[in-house]
Amino acid sequence: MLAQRSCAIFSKASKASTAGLWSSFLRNKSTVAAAGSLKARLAELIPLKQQQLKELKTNHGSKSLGEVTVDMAIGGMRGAKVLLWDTSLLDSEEGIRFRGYSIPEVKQLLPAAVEGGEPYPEGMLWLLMTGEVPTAAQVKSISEDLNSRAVIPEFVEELLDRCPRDLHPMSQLSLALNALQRDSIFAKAYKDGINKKLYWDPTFEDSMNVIAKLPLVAARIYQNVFKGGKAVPVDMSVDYSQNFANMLGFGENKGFVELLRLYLVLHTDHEGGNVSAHTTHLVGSALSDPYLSLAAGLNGLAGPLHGLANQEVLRWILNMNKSLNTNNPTKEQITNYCNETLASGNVIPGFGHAVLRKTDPRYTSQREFALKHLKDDPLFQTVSNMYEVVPQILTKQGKVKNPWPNVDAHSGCLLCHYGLLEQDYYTVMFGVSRAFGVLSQLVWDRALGLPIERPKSMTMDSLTNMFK
Ligand SMILES: CC(=O)SCCNC(=O)CCNC(=O)[C@H](O)C(C)(C)COP(=O)(O)OP(=O)(O)OC[C@H]1O[C@@H](n2cnc3c(N)ncnc32)[C@H](O)[C@@H]1OP(=O)(O)O
Ligand SMILES: O=C([O-])CC(=O)C(=O)O
Repeated sequence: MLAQRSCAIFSKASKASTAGLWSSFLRNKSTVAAAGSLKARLAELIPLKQQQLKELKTNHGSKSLGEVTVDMAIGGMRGAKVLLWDTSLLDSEEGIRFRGYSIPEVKQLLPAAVEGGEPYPEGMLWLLMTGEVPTAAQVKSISEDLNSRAVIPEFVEELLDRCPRDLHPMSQLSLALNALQRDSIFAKAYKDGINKKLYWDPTFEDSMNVIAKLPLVAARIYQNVFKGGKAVPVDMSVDYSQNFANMLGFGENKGFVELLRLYLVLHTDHEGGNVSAHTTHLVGSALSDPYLSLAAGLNGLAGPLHGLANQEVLRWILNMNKSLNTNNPTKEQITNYCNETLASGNVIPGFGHAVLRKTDPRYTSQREFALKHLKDDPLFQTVSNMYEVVPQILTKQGKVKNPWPNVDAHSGCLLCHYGLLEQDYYTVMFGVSRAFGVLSQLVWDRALGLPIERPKSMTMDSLTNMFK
């Protein structure tokens, strides 16, 4: 019935547009089946948000959000308020709020598989897309919808199977996304002349398809690179995280599945200015489809100052342990190793942040998970000891604006505990989660008709001359 309702909304919209394309799009059974209640809810919300944006422009369009300084132009635009991003907002002291909800609130409000356990990422997707807390039935409808979209074309499987094992898993993920783009509904609709008022619909379809296909792609990369290539198909009767865990080979381990749920929820979104979000948004603003936009964003996530830091943290800890020949270094040993890292001109991975000025609540949430499930794990003890010593060491340096740990300082030790030891893979899992946030916003970018992004750049000479 909801699917019918969404079709009705859509048919109405398509009358306004010219394209016979649209009726053929609607005739496509898989698309109609997929047009579940999430899409129907979005169709209801979009006119309201369009109106809000219109009023914002009319009433406040010419007001200033602050000064743009030369420091901002040189220093990575830190603090410049120049992006619209609705799915989450970051406070430098408090940390992230997803659609207004803090992490503890999200954990309390979103439906979970286990009583008192971790929320389903599907619920997070609903929240990010609509701003509303879903019911258990709505979460289930998302699991089913995603399962029904999950299959990947054979040529993409072959492409991944042919990748050399030493091609980084993040490069393989990006490659696969670019290849999956062959089936972009948005790209086809654009080619066929879709009315711009309808862009959000194929963007939504592509986004859901991408999110659905990511576990199969990601698991195939894991199995190929680290485990000899076993492929586990989607189980239509289970949720997204259970399926992903099954495909990775950890499905029997209920602790791992719960960790995966938490991991996928926490890494979804971190407002719009971080490299992966901003890149996805920027590339999408050229009307590149969700596959291309996300692939670009994930290429940014693969940088060691951004998402790759989670692999770097674990590598750093394991290198320290190896050089000290211990699994449980003392605080003094950790301090000395940190000082060596800094003296060699390297960063201590997992610490610092461009916006946060306190411990990342995503770190705290993972720490709470560790205290509940694995408090005696030696790696967790090292991570805890680092929490005690690294902030002081960084503060002593005098230049680090935030000495506290970020999300990446903790994730590796949790994954390791459950046997997912391959650090090079960690950012792929981050990428699967990040797709939820940046693609939800991309749907809204198109629904709100946001324009191509094109800030002004300056040369050093032009800046120097400006202030002569
Ligand atoms: C999911 C995420 O993306 S979370 C971030 C993951 N990245 C990491 O954990 C890598 C380690 N951390 C860092 O490199 C930085 O803190 C970043 C990239 C996260 C933020 O960078 P910035 O906003 O430029 O930080 P900040 O303004 O504090 O930098 C000032 C100086 O302190 C240094 N600094 C910042 N963090 C660290 C650190 N963890 N270790 C050593 N030095 C650091 C910077 O490199 C910079 O040095 P410079 O002036 O010689 O160039
Ligand atoms: O906000 C940032 O710049 C980096 C970050 O923590 C994220 O993207 O999750």
